[in-house]
Amino acid sequence: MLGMGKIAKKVFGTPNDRKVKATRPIVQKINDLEPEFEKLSDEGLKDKTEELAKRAMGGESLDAILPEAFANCREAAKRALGLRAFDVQLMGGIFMHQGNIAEMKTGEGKTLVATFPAYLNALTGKGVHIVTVNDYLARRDADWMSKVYSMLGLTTGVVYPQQPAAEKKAAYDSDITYATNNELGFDYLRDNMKSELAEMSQRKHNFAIVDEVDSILIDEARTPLIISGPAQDRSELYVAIDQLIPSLDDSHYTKDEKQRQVTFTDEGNEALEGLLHNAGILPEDQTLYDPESTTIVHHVNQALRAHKLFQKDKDYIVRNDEVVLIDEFTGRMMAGRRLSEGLHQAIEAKEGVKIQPENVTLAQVTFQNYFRLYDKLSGMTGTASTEAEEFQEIYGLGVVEVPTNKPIARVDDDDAVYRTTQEKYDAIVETIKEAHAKGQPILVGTTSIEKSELLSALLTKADLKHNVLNARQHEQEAQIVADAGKLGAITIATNMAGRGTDIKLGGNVEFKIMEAIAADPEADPEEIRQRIEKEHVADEEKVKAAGGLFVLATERHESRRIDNQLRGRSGRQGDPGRSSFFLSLEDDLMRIFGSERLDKVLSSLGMKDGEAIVHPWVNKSLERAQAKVEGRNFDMRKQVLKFDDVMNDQRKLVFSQRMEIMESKDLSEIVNDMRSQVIDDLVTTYVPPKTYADQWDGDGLHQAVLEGLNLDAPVKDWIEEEGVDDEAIAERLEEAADKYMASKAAEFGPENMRSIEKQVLLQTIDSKWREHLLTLEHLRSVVGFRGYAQRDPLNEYKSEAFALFQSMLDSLREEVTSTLSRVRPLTEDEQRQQMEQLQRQLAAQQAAAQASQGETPPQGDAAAAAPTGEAVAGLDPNDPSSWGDVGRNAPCPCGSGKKFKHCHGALV
Ligand SMILES: Nc1ncnc2c1ncn2[C@@H]1O[C@H](COP(=O)(O)OP(=O)(O)OP(=O)(O)O)[C@@H](O)[C@H]1O
Repeated sequence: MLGMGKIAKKVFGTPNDRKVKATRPIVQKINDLEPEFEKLSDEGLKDKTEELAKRAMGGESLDAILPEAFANCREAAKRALGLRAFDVQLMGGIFMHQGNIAEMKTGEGKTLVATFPAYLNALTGKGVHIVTVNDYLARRDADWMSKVYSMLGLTTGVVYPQQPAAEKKAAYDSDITYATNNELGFDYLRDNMKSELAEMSQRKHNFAIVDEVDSILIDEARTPLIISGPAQDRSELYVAIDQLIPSLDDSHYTKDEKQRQVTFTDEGNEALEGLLHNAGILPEDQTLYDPESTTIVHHVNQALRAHKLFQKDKDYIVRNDEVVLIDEFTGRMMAGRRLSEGLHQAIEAKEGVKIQPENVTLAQVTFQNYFRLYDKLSGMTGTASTEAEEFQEIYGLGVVEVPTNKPIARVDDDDAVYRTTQEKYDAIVETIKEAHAKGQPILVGTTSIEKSELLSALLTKADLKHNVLNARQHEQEAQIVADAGKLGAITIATNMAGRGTDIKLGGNVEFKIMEAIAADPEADPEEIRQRIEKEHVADEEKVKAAGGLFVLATERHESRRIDNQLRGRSGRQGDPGRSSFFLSLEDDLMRIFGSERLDKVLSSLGMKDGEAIVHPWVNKSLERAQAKVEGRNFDMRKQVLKFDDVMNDQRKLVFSQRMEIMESKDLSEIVNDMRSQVIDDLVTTYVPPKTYADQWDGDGLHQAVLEGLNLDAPVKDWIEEEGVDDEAIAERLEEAADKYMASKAAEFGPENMRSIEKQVLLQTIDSKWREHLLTLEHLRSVVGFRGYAQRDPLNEYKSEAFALFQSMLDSLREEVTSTLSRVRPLTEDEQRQQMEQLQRQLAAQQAAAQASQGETPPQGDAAAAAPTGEAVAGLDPNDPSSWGDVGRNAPCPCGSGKKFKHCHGALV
């Protein structure tokens, strides 16, 4: 019987149906234009672009231009690639232009779909970014689709890591730019560390089309992109704080072994405050609860953890003046691995060994916040609808399921649940054997590299030839995955491996042709092509007869979306296919959810060894469990985002101010304003209220003026003359300071002075912002502890972060003012010294560059961090002690392909 909901859907259609229906008339219009555009010459297509661009820039809406633009693009793709876009592809393009995510199944031709909204939106001349998950795909898609764009008279660029600056800038200046999410994010951060406008590579963020949008905006959303570098030396602080901890007793803190947490009690906080005051670490007039105390509180917490949670010879050992961690499970030493956020340094201080410098964040942004910079965002993927709520809530992106070009013919089996892992694997090997015997190609999906390897060993034992892919080599893997549809092929792949590559039944005909030509260089390539194409059709038929691609999954993932991705690799463009999930009660997901009930059901059925339960009910209950986990993960991401938003608002402010400074030719007004604010602050702080005037000798202000403004003004005399009148004193101080600065400007020449002002402003902003980032990091860990005092950590974080930002701005003004008042031309001696130092640096850099030649260039954030001396190149993947300090988000040097923090750095 149909429920009310289902009946309503039948009668009125789903909201998705209605969206699809609404685009049909637009598609019809494009189809109607086809004969007219077919008649245009190649030159005519370019002329059309020019005409449309003129209209777009003249203010006509892109929606109005869409049908002609899409018709023009379709025609260009026909001529350049020999592909005529299907109606559903146009539909996907329309949805993306409207700022949605187009959910289109595998093999529906998303790469081509993207050209439509890209072309239309590039007509305004503001640039369009097409975002891919790896560099190989960025280049492949750009190579392929640039033929269409150039037929239309538009330029295409590709951005990649380590690209020469001029080339990168040209790529960003192109009409359409292909790039990975990583490189885009890093370029954005790097741009905001530049001191000249001309050195910046990106333009304003106009429109982005994100391919595999779910993996970028959901799976990777929580991982920030980080550019890091060495921090200033804080050894003294670590040692000073360390010495206080032994004076604390049990009443001063509580310890939770299970959570590995120690927290100060109220009593502890009080005692600590006294100790910190006595030791001169915390200024007398400052309490532990002042935002300015964040860094100290953070380090005190770390010192407490170092003493109370980390035991020598159990958690770590001391060897050669170093603290070496011990793996809690294996008991092995983990040389080279370091705990983060100053914890390792705190242990070093406790053990009295040399304190190694820590690495700190110089700039950071999450993908969530990077992609929210775009005026318009859109995406495409095979799997988005299970996360539709998140896309809407976080990014304002709707998800529209685009119908497939041909009906899906794949058969999705119900899950088979075995009692034990062993029984499951036995059944998998048996099933593979059967399918292989009839020539059916099989793609086996696993959740980890270890499991791939285990399965590979089992297949080898069973004498079954196969390929294994671990998402390490994008380019090679793309080729192997493309061949996973060959007759009788067996391919084991982790979720990530070869993504974005289409698996065609019978294999990839282009690869086959290339191979055949390479094997027989003498023969006529055209003949070879014709022969192989014919053979390929026969191969394809054989594979279809064998049932098409068989996707065999060995576990269910936490998220339904990842499972759907795997399933969706089979059954492209109406091909036959099959998907099947093999599970066991010992799988992670099953152990955590619902296995008890299942266990009962299984035993009540009186199952024999090796038997499985297969029932739609099992699928449903698993999907419910997955939905629960998805919801929990979403909540976690939302929470992280809320914290991140605070920093993001501040970053946007700082970056936009920075931008204004870079764009401006004359900053004298800004620095003058800063100076008068500093003077006002000084005067209000140091000129006392009238009632105390006679007790005051005026030294405070005098001192402040000397230090802050480097200006020897007769403040004391003025106070004698004027009395303690803030305004009058401030006015006289300002006059004197203006005169002093004017004489300085005359000394340098006004033009030089303007450029000095700019440099000082930018450098001071950068250094203050970096310090602030570090303080925010500390604040985040500190408010975690505050949670115990019944306060809401997020609110605490927000208000303190705001106060810290204010105080950063105050100290920025002071530093700019005082630095500028101190600048003076270099003496000849100093100039010579500076020159020599520069030469030495250059020589050292060259030597270092030679030493690392021949190494793989570092990737991602490791690349960004490389200039700061992080060990990346020249390390031994099998010897963690050679790794040095690895960035948390850098690829793990062991070569697993995972991020360091998810692999050897998991404890950190
Ligand atoms: N209109 C078309 N007519 C014929 N073939 C097409 C058309 N559009 C795309 N194709 C072909 O479909 C194949 C799949 O294209 P593409 O790799 O873009 O698919 P996809 O949707 O991105 O798949 P995946 O989910 O694997 O990324 C390509 O070989 C392409 O040449």
